[in-house]
Amino acid sequence: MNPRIMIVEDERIVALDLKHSLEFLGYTVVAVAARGADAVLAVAQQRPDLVLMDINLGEGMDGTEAAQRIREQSRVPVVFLTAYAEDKTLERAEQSMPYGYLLKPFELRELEATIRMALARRQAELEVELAEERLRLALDAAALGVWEWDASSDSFEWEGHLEGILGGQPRFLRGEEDAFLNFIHEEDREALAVQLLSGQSISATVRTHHGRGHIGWIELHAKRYAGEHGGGERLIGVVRDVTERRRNEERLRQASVVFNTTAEGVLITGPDRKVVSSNPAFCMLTGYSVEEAYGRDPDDFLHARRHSDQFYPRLLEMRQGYWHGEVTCRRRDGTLFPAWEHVCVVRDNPGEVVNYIITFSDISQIRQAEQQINHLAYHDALTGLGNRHQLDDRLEIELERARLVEQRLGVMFIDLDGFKLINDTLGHAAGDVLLQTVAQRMKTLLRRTDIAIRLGGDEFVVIVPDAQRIDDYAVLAGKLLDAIRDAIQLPSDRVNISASIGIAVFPDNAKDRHALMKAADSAMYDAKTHGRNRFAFYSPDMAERAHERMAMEQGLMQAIQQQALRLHYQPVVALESGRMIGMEALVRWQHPELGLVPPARFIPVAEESGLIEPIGEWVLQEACRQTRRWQDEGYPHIRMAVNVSVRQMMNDHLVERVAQALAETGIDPQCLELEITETAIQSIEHSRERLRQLKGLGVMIAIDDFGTGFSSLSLLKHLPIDRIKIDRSFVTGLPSDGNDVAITHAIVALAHSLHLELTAEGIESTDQLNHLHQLGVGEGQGYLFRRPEPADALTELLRGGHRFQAGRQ
Ligand SMILES: Nc1nc2c(ncn2[C@@H]2O[C@@H]3COP(=O)(O)O[C@H]4[C@@H](O)[C@H](n5cnc6c(=O)[nH]c(N)nc65)O[C@@H]4COP(=O)(O)O[C@H]3[C@H]2O)c(=O)[nH]1
Repeated sequence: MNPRIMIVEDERIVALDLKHSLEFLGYTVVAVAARGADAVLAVAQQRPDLVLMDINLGEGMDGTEAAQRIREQSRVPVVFLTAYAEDKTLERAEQSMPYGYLLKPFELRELEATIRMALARRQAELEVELAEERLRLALDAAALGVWEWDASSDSFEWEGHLEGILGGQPRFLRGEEDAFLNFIHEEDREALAVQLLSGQSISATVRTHHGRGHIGWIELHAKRYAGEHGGGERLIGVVRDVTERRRNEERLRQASVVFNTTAEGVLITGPDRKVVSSNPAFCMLTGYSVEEAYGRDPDDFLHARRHSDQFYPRLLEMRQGYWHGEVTCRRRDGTLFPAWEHVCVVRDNPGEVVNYIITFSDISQIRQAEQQINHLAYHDALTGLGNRHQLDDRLEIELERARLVEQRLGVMFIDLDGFKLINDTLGHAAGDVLLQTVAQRMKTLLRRTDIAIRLGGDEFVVIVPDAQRIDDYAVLAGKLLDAIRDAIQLPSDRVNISASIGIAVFPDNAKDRHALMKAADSAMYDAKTHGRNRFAFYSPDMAERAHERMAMEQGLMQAIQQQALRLHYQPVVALESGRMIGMEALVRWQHPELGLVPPARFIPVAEESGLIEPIGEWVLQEACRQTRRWQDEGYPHIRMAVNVSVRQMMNDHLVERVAQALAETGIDPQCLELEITETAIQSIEHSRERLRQLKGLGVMIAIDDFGTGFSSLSLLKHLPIDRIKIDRSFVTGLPSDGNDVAITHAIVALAHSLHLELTAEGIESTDQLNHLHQLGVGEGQGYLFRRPEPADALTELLRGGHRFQAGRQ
């Protein structure tokens, strides 16, 4: 194609002539403009290969300015045609960097030569521009920048894909390589500066300040070139922003550390779910080596149960692309363990599945801890039996079952007799051993379906489902009583304890859990009040009795307030002479309707409710006052025995109260004898100290009901005791019952060896009197001599100088 030329000439004739000449030379004239502005516009539209421009265009923009504009806009080469060549015009022309300058008039050959040279030059330029463009695009595609440092001028120049690193900086920094080095991270700057000045080629990866406080990475490669034509040494090379690559490498490094050091087992499978990689934790958790796991489907060797067929299709449909849950895994040795597993899908860019990542941790310990917590929540820590929570849950479940299958369900409420005392006296450690022993014995008697519960303290419950007959409950209760009653070896003592058991049966006695428990509780109470060491079935009148008990408690409270308590006295007789040497004060309740109520009916209620404390205090004071009256009447040696209950013994104010009663009445302390039951006196920690303080007041101490408690006799010798009272139950059998005789003999022998006084209780016959006297028992009381009576009646006896029957040898 012919080169396309545009003419800019304000003289029409000249322009036409030029057009003809050009066409004659074989060029195509694409436009003729007369004014500078028109020329600029026409070049933009026509895109000629060359412009022939007259410098002097008359009005408006002159040729040099138009050429300047054209150069800036489109880089179309311009050749000036002018009749002038003075310096001023030439200078102006020079500024627009024309491709030629023809002085009019010119020959056709001159015109052609100038045009051809200009076109050839432009062609050469275009090729350079193209090469540069190609290089620029290539650098861009490779994310590379080019940089050059000229040592002689100390100038730094860069271009290319460096916006991310050096963006905002001038592309050319002269005499300031520091300006470049300032982009380099402080820690790498020094080393790079040394390399720059070393005269060697450079190959380095350094950190940069990547803008907004971010750290970036660049990779620099440069070669040193000796200066040509006397120029200085230059360093030319490429620079690449490798921040993203370094970050990826870092992430990979971190991921690799995580993979190798995490405690979680990690398996990476291909899309076919065959293992391609496994980590050390996986090997440790399962016992498989990396090689053994390789190429296998985890469902075939790791999972105790395969994931279902729908598992993976569903996983792929899930938006979040992962699943987690509990699975059971199998170790290489076949053992199983619970694991918490994550399965995660990895997809490539188009979204194809490339991997599955399975991570799991062994949660056996968590499961064990859960079980332990569960066990603790439902079991009594001391005995290992179920606790109250278990009772609530299981009883409800068992009741539901019993309703469904229309069977009976028994609940036994078991309470140990006198446990509190053992606990208080022998210490909690001994109490714990006792409870554990009882629990153990219960367990061995129960069937697998029975449920044993410790409610707390010394209370136990046994749920007995599906008994064939009501009698079965009685048989079991009897066995439990026997087992509990067997002597129990505690760390320091051997003790006997009994239990009271209440039995309530569904549906006979109650229909729901609460009513059933209440009924069993009432039955237990009934067993307890009927003498302990026994069981009782619930009967509706028990509820009535419980009500009565409450009424009695209320009444007793009023009795104390309204001073309806009375004291009767039973004489204590010297068996040798029949002389009355003392009295035992015994309380009675003058009831408005019931008449004189004996202590056996209200003392247990008073003990239980705590009312025994004000009652005991009143008895003590009244007994001391009566002693004082008798002393004032001339019987100064009458000894007064007063019963002290367990609760009083426990009370820290007891010693103070006794001292007060003595002080108020002014009686000789030796005339007051405190009777403390054998079980109460065993309280080593408290009682020994308390007895010592009481003895310090000068009063006498007697052990009441001796032989009926759990005590170990050896303890007695460490206690400040003056007297043993042989319990009525042993005296009753004298002299015929061999057992009672043996026990009485033993007690007498013990008392003698410990130098203790002896009083026998409940002497009703002469035979008993004589037997005891012969044994060496010094004193006695009993119906044989006199029943307990009001003070007045005894005053009469005293006045009469009465002597009772004496014992015969
Ligand atoms: N069968 C029979 N019984 C005889 C005979 N001789 C005496 N007794 C009875 O035996 C009990 C002796 O009192 P205890 O063993 O201390 O037994 C007392 C004592 O443990 C308690 N008690 C009585 N008064 C008090 C008191 O003021 N405080 C405390 N804490 N308990 C008291 O109540 C229990 C019963 O007292 P009581 O009914 O007065 O019964 C008295 C007495 O009447 C006899 O020959 N044959």
